[in-house]
Amino acid sequence: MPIFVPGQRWISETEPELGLGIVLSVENNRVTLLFIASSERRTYAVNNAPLTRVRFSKGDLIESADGWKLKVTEVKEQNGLITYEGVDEDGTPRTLEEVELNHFMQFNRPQDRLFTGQLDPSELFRLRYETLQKIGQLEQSPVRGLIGGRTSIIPHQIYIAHEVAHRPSPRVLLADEVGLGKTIEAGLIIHHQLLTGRAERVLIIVPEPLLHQWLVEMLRRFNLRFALFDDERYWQFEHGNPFLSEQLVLCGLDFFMDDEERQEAALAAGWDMCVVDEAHHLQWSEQNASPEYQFVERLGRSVPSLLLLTATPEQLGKRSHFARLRLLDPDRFYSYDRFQLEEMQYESLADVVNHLLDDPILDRETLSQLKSLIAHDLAEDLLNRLDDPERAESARAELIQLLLDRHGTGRVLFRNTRATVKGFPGRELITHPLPIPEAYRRLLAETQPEIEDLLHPETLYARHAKEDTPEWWRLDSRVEWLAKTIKSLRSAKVLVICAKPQTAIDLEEALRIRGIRAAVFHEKMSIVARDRAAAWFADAENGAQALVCSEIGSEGRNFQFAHHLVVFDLPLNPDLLEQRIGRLDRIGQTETIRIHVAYFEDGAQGVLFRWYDQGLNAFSQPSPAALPVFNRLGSELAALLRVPNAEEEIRLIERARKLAHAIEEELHQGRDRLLELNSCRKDAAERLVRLIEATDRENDLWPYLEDVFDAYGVAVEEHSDHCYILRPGEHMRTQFPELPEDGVTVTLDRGIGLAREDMQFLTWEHPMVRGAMDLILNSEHGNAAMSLVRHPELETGQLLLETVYVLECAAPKRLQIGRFFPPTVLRFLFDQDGNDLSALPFESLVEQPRQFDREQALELVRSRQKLINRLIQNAEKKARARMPSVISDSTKRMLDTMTTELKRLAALRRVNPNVRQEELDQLKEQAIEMSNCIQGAHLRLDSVRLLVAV
Ligand SMILES: Nc1ncnc2c1ncn2[C@@H]1O[C@H](COP(=O)(O)OP(=O)(O)OP(=O)(O)O)[C@@H](O)[C@H]1O
Repeated sequence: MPIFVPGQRWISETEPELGLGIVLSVENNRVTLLFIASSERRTYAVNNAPLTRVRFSKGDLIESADGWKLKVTEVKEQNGLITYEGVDEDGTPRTLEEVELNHFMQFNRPQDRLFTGQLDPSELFRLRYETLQKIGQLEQSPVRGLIGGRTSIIPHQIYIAHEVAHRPSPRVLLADEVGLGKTIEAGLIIHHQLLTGRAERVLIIVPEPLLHQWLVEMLRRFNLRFALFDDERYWQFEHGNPFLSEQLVLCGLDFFMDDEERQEAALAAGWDMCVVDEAHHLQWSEQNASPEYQFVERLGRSVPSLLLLTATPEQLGKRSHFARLRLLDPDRFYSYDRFQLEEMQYESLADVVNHLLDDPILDRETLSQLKSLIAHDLAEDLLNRLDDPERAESARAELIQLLLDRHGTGRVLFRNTRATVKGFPGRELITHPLPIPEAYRRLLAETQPEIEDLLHPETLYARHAKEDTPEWWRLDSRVEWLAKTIKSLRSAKVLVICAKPQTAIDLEEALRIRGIRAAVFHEKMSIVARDRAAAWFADAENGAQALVCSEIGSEGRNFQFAHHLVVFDLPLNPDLLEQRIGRLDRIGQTETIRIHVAYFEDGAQGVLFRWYDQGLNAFSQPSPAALPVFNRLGSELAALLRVPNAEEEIRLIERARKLAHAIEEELHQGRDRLLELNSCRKDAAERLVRLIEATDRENDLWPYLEDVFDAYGVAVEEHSDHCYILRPGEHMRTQFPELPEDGVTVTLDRGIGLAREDMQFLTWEHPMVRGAMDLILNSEHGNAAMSLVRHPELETGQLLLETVYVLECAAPKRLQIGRFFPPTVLRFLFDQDGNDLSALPFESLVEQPRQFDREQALELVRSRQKLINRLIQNAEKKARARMPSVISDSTKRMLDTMTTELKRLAALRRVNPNVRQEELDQLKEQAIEMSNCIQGAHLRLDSVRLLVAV
């Protein structure tokens, strides 16, 4: 039984965070301690107090309550109290009574805990080591950040996410064709940036109808909890900047418009990343930049990372498209004229790139083309490397990257198409030409209709309606046809899209009267009402059969569970038509899409239908030529819509067809080929997919988690194959991350995770798993242990010390030093004679179930304290010896990256006067700063284990 004397210093084994305790009194077999650092008092039974006596040894450096330090040379004990003798920092001999020791001393360093007998079970040491190892592995994994999403692994998405997420501050335009998964790509990138600490504060801005969809997608697919900011939420804040109250914020674009104060608040809120969906709405021209554009432009300047998403980047004009590219990379996209000039050279550029990709030897002509293309690019070394068989392959890859970036479509633009992604179900066009109602014919003849009126005569009719005239939908034959069509489809879901919100409202009423369960969805409804309507439509059993949407209302929404689309009226802009079809024709669509189009055969609607069908072939697949053809022949089309003429129409449609064909050919040879190469390299994408699939198959997560759950007292119950129910156990040590009181069902299988959204899909990147790893490493759990082990090369009784060091580099967050210097784990094993046995793998030391008795253990540690200290010094020496090579490797990696960046900027500066010298200087300074941080990397002893061989 320990003997307690008032004035002695002890620490609590169960609550080491209390600091150094002092014995106040010992009475009736009870001892009372005061922990001055935490102002706590504790009383224990003397015979089983969970306390460890603090006793320093010769050579230790200790601190007094007054703050001076003593190097101990002698330890004396009298009447149960210790006096330390030694010298202070000035070399003056002094003594320190134990009662005068610093009350705030912490004993959570591994060696402190070992010497004070705070030993953890060996399993915790193992768990700690495995956690460190795994974190190192995960940090190095090329697919880090991309495995944790509840998503199918789709090559083009993974390629883009990988390519973009690894840039230090990504600024890109995600412009895949409609429905190919831009939201998912953005989610993967955000997930990666948050997980790797490259971003902490993210703002997503989307059109209001998409708020809920984004909120849900981020949560259910990526476990990211965005806070939705609307008027109500915003007004709750009376003081301070509301945006500072959350790290992840989702807002509608309209939320900012007409409200300068909100814009200023958002601009002042210090985001790391900003995402803007449906970015084609950011209209720009030299004379008139839209308020939306101006706002995002200001945001873009203040935020390091910017993701813009649009399926139809040129919908509001090529200049707007260019303006958005400039917003992302002003150094590369500085002149519209030059941008256009470059476009003209895309074909020959693509030709050179193709040769670089395919030809084992470059012919003279290609070489000279290549030389002239990169004349200003500071890339002579790459050209020289082409002749070196060892380095030619990497030189080719770098040259292709350089050509795409500096002369092609640029590294900021990603666009995948159905033609390259493949595997989408087909489309079937079902047409319903109708005669134009007499009332419309008369009205159009009597007025001077605009094209809008010609295409939407119901709006003209409504404008001229008198009190006693019937509503338009009572006489419009399309409405009758619509009702019949929907009824004939019985229970199949039908999405109806028309241009105007009022048309959608009227149609819903018309359908309701005819007994059809239809919901309506348009921009004039509140967000809640819209989401309710969409949910009612999505409900497979009791939901609405039809959803009538306006153009803007339907943009970006996921309706692929429906297979029938009714195009109630045709838009003039072909991108809008593609957006409409894209509601159904998107990833996840399982059937052929039936596109029903009704139109009035005589007149503008008929002309427009034939233009789309025969001229642009726009119903069967998206055509990259549709918009350019419309831009070139649009005025002639408009004339024909005003005054239809059969012969003229045939001629115009023929011209459109030929032009579309020619443009498609040209784009195919030039721009699209470059875009394709930039947007998804098949081999690289497949490599990444294979890596993710291999990670999914590795099966090392569950065994690890079982150990964690066991160590922390989480109860596990089998649910079914690969699925488990987790609950707080009776002996749970501490609050376990992401584990609700009433438990949670989890799966480790991606297929099940995709199908069963009621289960959590656990991966190494799931918040519960990351939380568990943090729990282990942020505490001292397992940092000091003692084990009996068996190994054929060890002799019974042999004493060994296992030490685990972590080599870390501290740097300001903005430098993202982890890219070049992830924490490095170094493990050493020495025996009592100082022999280095580190080559014996961790797993080969077989632990014996017999544990040390605590008193025995403490005695062994104390009696061997000198030896242990010496072995720790040996290990530290070894660890230090490894530091230079780790430091020089990461310095080299950093310098290679920064040099490429510097060269790029310098080359751009030669052609673009807007690239400022300061930008180059900044990059150089950054490189120097990073180099200093890397040089200052430090070693930390993470854990120790004393081993006795048996
Ligand atoms: N990898 C994936 N795994 C599972 N579902 C996916 C995946 N990629 C996309 N989807 C689903 O496919 C649909 C289309 O994806 P998403 O909304 O990201 O496309 P988009 O390109 O943003 O569309 P739009 O052009 O209409 O804005 C969504 O329902 C999405 O959940």
